Amino acid sequence: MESVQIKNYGTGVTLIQIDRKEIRNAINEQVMDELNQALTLAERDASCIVVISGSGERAFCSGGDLSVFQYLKTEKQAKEMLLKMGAILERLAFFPKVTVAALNGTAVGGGSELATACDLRIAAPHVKLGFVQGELGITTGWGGSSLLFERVTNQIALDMLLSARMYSTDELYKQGFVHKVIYNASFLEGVIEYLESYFLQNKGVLQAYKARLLDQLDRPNIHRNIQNEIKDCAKLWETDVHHEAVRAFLNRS
Ligand SMILES: CC[C@@H](C(=O)O)C(=O)SCCNC(=O)CCNC(=O)[C@H](O)C(C)(C)COP(=O)(O)OP(=O)(O)OC[C@H]1O[C@@H](n2cnc3c(N)ncnc32)[C@H](O)[C@@H]1OP(=O)(O)O
Repeated sequence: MESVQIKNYGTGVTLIQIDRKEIRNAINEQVMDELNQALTLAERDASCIVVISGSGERAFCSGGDLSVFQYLKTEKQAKEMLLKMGAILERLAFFPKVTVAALNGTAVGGGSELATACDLRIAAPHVKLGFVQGELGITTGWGGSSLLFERVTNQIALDMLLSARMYSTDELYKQGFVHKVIYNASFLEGVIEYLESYFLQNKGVLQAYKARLLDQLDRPNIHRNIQNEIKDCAKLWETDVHHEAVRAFLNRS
């Protein structure tokens, strides 16, 4: 794989890391395919926890790769791309193993959606995270808002989505979106060390508690919500407001 790296930490953790530092770990079609492949490998290996992260210290993930997605002009073109990543986020949200987003840096747009799809979110102190899609004239379109309503209270979710602003680690922790802040010099080492208390337990314990978490989720309902979200986002995608906002980002100096 070229844009996604996989690393195993003993039999405890499989780390899946988006590796496009120079473009802040933005997601293009290749990353989508490789994330899917990585999840298949992680599902079959001996690990009991899957950690999703980005490479470097600056960004977890900057969402969809606007340098390529700017060429998706119509609702139909956008919907195809959104459905592809929406299926990956839904897969992650219902993954049989415990999933953790290790927020090593900034997460925006689809990057925040990716973090939301995981069961737990662990962050470095300098993280900023925002559902900035509103600034681009669109909504979340990968399932992120449907899943956000499952993760925090409706009021907090709505505030995060409507404000489209960036939140600090402190705020995210207070809101319960982030569950743990790691202050170690090596963030990832700190994350793995923290997760030791989980994976040193009998594997069956982790599997059973993850199954109880999944018992709480109404999958058909969440699936329907994600499809509605994709439909709405695809409609907004083809508007001039959206195309103009993307152009402005790509042409900023
Ligand atoms: C498509 C799905 C949709 C969804 O469903 O949610 C989305 O995800 S929409 C996309 C939302 N994402 C954005 O709007 C990201 C915009 N990026 C930023 O705001 C900033 O880049 C950052 C993520 C806050 C990082 O800031 P900083 O560390 O200061 O780096 P730069 O801004 O200088 O970026 C470095 C380099 O990377 C390019 N870049 C960053 N993000 C993207 C992106 N999402 N797509 C394409 N390219 C991106 C940026 O243009 C710079 O390139 P160069 O100028 O050529 O170095």
